[in-house]
Parts: sequence; structure tokens; C-alpha cells
Amino acid sequence: MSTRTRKSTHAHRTFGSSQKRLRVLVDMDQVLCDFEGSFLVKYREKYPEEPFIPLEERNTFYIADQYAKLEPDMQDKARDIWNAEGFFLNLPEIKGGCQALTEMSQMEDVDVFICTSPLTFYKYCLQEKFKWVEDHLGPDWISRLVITKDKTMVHGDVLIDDKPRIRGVRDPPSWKQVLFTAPYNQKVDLRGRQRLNTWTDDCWRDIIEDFKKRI
Ligand SMILES: Cc1cn([C@H]2C[C@H](O)[C@@H](COP(=O)(O)O)O2)c(=O)[nH]c1=O
Ligand SMILES: [Mg+2]
Repeated sequence: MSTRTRKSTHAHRTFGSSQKRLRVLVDMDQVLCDFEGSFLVKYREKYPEEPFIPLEERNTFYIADQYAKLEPDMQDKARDIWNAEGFFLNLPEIKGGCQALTEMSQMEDVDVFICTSPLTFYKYCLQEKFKWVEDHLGPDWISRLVITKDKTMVHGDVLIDDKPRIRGVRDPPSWKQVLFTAPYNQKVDLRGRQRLNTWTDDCWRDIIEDFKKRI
């Protein structure tokens, strides 16, 4: 066997698959963690006499924008809830999310990263996001956590995210968004995006398989 043949055989073994790997980015708040539900429970505990907005009537991405319209100081009262120590750490999981992520990361030719934005008031949020990931997914996922204010700066093929409009310095971003359903995005124009309603059926699997065929 010539040197050239040996080299190519080795190359074939090392890089045997011609399938490109699919890089999937998955958001945390309202995709893996129940930000909205937890906010409402805590808000009503803290301010039982104040008006509130039931989940099915939420119509803006940022809670504060809608609460500001109720009464002038509502925005600050709402903000105190998610700025508090322990809020992010104790967010319940969106049903089936962590199981789906674990299974997704075991799919052939798929790399999964968590991609989340922090609060500007980052005192508790940053470390609590790390701890949440460690507690719910395990320590190996810490190296798969990307925290950024600008998700367009992160390279990927797919971003599963509930935010109706994601903008940043890169336009268009490298990824295609799959819109994860949340109360405030039920009626938005999908603009060609796919929707994922839940982690508890196998639709996410079909979406990922479909993207694998397209890259
Ligand atoms: C007021 C308010 C804030 N957020 C926060 C929570 C996160 O820090 C980001 C959203 O991050 P994502 O990666 O886009 O999920 O903003 C929020 O989600 N909703 C609110 O009402
Ligand atoms: Mg989100």
C-alpha cells in the first residue's frame, strides 16, 4: 500500500461520514424554564391585592411592557420578582424539555448548545442559570451553555426560541429560528419559521431530522 493510499484510508476512518453535523441552539427562558408561570405565581404571592395578567392574556414578550399599562408602578413591582435572588435558580422546567435535550444530544450528527440571554441586572441571573443547567441537565452541560445578549453572534443551524423577533448585529443570523410556542407569540406572523408547541411529543425530533436533511 502506498503512503498516499494509507493516508486516505486513515482519513476515511477519522472523517468517515460525509454528513455535516447539525448545530442546534436551544433557549432557556420559556423554552426550558417556565419564566412566565413562575413569575405569575411569585407576583401574586407578593402582591395579592394588585391586578395581574393571566397567562392566556399575555401579549408582549417582555412582561414589564404589559404590566406598565395596568398602573404606573406595576412595571417596577414586576421587575422586583425576576431580579430577586433565587428566581432563575428555582424556575420549574418546561415539561419534557430536559429529557428532549438529552435525547437530542444523543442523535447522530447533532450538536446541541443552550443559548440564553441574561438580564441586564445580572447579579443573580448569571450564576443561577449555570446552576440551573447543572441541576437539571448535569455538569457536562455547563460547557454547552452560551450566555449572550446577542444571539445573532452565535453560530448555529437552528435556534429554538420563544422570542418573536430576535435581532442583533448579524443580519441575517446563521441559524433559522424554530418558534417555541408561548402565550405572547401565538398570533405572530411566522415569516416562514416552523413552530414547536411542546417537548412532550416527538415533533421536535421530526423538526431536527428535517433540518439534518437540509444542511
Ligand atoms: C422582563 C422580562 C425579562 N425577560 C428576560 C429573561 C432573560 O434574561 C431574557 C430573555 O432571554 P431569552 O434568552 O430571550 O429567553 O429576558 C424575559 O424573558 N421576559 C420578561 O418579561
Ligand atoms: Mg426565551
